[in-house]
Amino acid sequence: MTTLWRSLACPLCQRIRLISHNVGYLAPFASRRHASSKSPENHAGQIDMSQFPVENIRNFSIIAHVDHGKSTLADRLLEITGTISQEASNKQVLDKLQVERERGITVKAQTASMVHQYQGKTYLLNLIDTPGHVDFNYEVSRSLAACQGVLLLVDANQGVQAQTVANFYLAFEAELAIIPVINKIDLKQADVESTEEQMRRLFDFKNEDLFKISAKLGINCEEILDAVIQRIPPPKSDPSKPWKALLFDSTYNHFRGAVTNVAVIDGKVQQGDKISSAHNSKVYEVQELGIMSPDYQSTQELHAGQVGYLIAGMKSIQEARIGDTLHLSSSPVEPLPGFKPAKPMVFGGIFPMEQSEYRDLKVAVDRLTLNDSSVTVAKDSSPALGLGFRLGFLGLLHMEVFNQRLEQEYNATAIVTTPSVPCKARLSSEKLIKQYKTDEITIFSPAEFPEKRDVTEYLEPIVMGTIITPDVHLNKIFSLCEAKRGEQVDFTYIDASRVLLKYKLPLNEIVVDFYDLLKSITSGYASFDYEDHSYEPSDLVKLDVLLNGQVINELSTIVHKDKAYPVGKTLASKLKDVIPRQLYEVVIQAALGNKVIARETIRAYKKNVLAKCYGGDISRKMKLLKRQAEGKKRMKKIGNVDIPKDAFISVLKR
Ligand SMILES: Nc1nc2c(ncn2[C@@H]2O[C@H](COP(=O)(O)OP(=O)(O)OP(=O)(O)O)[C@@H](O)[C@H]2O)c(=O)[nH]1
Repeated sequence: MTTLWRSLACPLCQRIRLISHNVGYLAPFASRRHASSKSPENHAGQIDMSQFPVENIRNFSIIAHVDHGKSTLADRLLEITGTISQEASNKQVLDKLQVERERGITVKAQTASMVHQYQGKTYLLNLIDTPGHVDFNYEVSRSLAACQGVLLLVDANQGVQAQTVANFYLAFEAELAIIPVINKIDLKQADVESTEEQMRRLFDFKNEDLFKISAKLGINCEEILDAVIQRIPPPKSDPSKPWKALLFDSTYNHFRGAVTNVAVIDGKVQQGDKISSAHNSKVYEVQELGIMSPDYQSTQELHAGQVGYLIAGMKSIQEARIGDTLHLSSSPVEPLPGFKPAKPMVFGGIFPMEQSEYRDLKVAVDRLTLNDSSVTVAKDSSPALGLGFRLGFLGLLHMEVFNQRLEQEYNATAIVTTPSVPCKARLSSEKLIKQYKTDEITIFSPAEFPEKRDVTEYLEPIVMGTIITPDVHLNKIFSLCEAKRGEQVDFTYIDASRVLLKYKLPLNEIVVDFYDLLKSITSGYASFDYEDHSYEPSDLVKLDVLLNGQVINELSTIVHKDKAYPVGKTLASKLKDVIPRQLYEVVIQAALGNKVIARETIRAYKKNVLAKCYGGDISRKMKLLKRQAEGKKRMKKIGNVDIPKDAFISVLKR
């Protein structure tokens, strides 16, 4: 969260903020529009939040399938309201994380407040931009709890896609007002008519309800703001009740502790108030609060119905629990229901490169999970990698992004083991039943996989997948789903040429490359989304990976019996590619019990790095040795083999 660090940590900003607190005058909101978070006028005054009574507040999210234009529309709305300037550099301003900028995807929901004049009245609009990828769906469901309505965006070129359907139902079930918007009408290939038909058939929208816009060119975007005011109700908040707020997100700041995002349900809160939470009776003093516009803008107060940030010296994940209810410590309130915990789909071990870095890694994981509460954390240990953690993620992309954020935002380099999905085993062995105190266990990693003789059956997680595709690709999709052990449960035409398919699929089969394969066989035209379904009996086996004869559990995997051979072969050959040559030969084997099913050999590396440096150029020698040492730092010695830290994830990718 570099922007946050910059604005909160910068001494100049701190000073300006202090001055602005003391000045306490009412700066007109629209006069302080800015182009970047660096501009000091960000903090040049404070907004009087009491000028926005509940009936003049609208809280809404933009939801859509990946890349349908959420962040671009957010930019346009911020520009139209003068919240940001129209500079070319002001693109996707709500994608603030380095990982979002690098990958071009939103992974974190972001809030931005803006002001809009409508029929002579001034409205405060709080917008939450959400991620589109299924792995970050928890961000969407949490954001919706702070909203009364959504803009459901659909790309006119692609039409309704799998995440459009999933997101529609999230909003529908939360009983939010839904404004359907067809985007990218400027594109030559835009098929607005078919998109309209899909939205009518699938979601029952009427033609007159639909907005047709180009977020990129700003066509018809201003009307969206009016529609937000007309069609989305104000929050159901009571200013006369004691202060009560939903803590719906939080971020760790090195200097200030937890910076929480709150939706004020009732009453008002101001600097200096003493507050507590429903889960933690500790008393905190509100040090700073304000709104995101889109950067941090401190205010004196936050009132009923408003969405903003609040800093109160909370230090840890336990103190700033997402979903918690905040209240004045003198006036406890009935807690809000909070959020359903996220259900992890993929587990991976995460270990420090050196055991001495365990504590630092723990701190980094704690702080990042404050910002990403969909990750579950449990302690773990491995003979090869020492003490670490077992983390649960919503998908493989989520796991990669978490790992990247650990490195980029917390400077923590860690080894992430081969991801696995949690299977189950029904035990027959009395000894194991006694040991586990249950006859059905969940297996999170290959090391825990019980032997076949000790179980009556294994079970694997099954998901319900939704695929939306042009019908010309159906045959290829049927073959792919069959190869992935899928079972078709629904087939519906959503317009003249596009089909919605529902498949029951083993999670293990889709977690790694299903989406990529689907995209490649349909030239990118099919989309996919899935939700948790059930556990079903399955013929599972543990596929061991051995390096120089030693089983490496961290590289082993659990697969369906029919997939063991191809997966074993791929694993061994991938490892051959990713493990560099060493001073001795490395034999890689994949085995089912004692039966070796694949073998590869990495020949010994005889060359001395300094061999070419005979003669006395000491600086060149030092450079070569340094480069070699840096390479080593990113390796982990397991047994007697140096393994690059990314090998564990990369071997699974095909
Ligand atoms: N031609 C055209 N391109 C658009 C329009 N809106 C967005 N785009 C482009 O579509 C791509 C994706 O836009 P984003 O705003 O990042 O989409 P998103 O939905 O926020 O993406 P995620 O957050 O990753 O799901 C970008 O290249 C945009 O420039 C539009 O109205 N017309």
